[in-house]
Amino acid sequence: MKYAYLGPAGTFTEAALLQVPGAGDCERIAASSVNSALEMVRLGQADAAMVPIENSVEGGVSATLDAIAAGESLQIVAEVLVPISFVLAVREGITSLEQIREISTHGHAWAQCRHWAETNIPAASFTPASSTASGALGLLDPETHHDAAICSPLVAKEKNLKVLVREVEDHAGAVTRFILVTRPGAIPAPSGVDKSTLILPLSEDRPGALMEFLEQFTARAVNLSRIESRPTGAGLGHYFFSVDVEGHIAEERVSAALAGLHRLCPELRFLGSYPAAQGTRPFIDTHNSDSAFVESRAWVQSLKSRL
Ligand SMILES: O=C(O)C(=O)C[C@]1(C(=O)O)C=C[C@@H](O)C=C1
Repeated sequence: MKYAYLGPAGTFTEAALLQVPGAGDCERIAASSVNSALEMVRLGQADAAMVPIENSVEGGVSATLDAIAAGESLQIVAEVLVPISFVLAVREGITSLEQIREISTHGHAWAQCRHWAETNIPAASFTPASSTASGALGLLDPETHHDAAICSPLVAKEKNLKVLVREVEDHAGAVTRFILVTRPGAIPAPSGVDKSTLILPLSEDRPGALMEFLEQFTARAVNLSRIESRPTGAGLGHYFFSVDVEGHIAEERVSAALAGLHRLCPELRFLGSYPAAQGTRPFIDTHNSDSAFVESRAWVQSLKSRL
């Protein structure tokens, strides 16, 4: 297996990838962006890519949500959670917060530490980096200008960087969710606690259009664990919905909801069913059980056999 991930080495994304059984012993390709990691999978240069999708404080990672919603279809086969805590690492010679003029980090990391930075280093400006690790590595590069980087404690330790402050995040206990993405293929077998991810383009802007989508889930007791709207890029007011539901396509109630959605929106994109990283087995009423669906279909079929 060849794995691509948002690099360079030392990102939280690499930490997520290393949680995948066996990935530590496989070839790992550090990509410079989420888009290029996913493109490597589409082009067959990597078998799978690990990318961030959602943070418990800052929300969805737009680069990932947009890249998997468009282009050649991909499939999510696993998700991984990583607890997030940041340190403020500084360039050689910096000994106090007052000396810091410029901080670099990934935009999502900055959003999780902005309040701390604005309170403690109000004069410092923010320079976006392609990842927390690349901001950290910049501190060793004389060509870059930033004096400080917000990064993981691990990359600071591995690169021997001086850490001025630990735990600079605004909310303790943050978690980022990462997804492992492959080309479409075999769907992982149901584990009992699963998720399915869908992209629903809202092609018609009219009252009740979103409600019609949601009714497909409600009628079959399929719980949504995430729903986000993203602009399609076609102009103001044009959106698609990125949705995670609790359940596996192998379950009758989930596949029935998908069939209903497909009737409403044939352009719907199914991004996979895969084991949820946390959660409990959903409670399913008798009338929404697999056997109830099978039995009711057989009943209708028996009536239709008299046609
Ligand atoms: O820059 C990194 O280290 C990443 O892996 C990216 C990323 C993200 O996109 O959210 C991952 C986890 C943290 O929330 C901050 C940055």
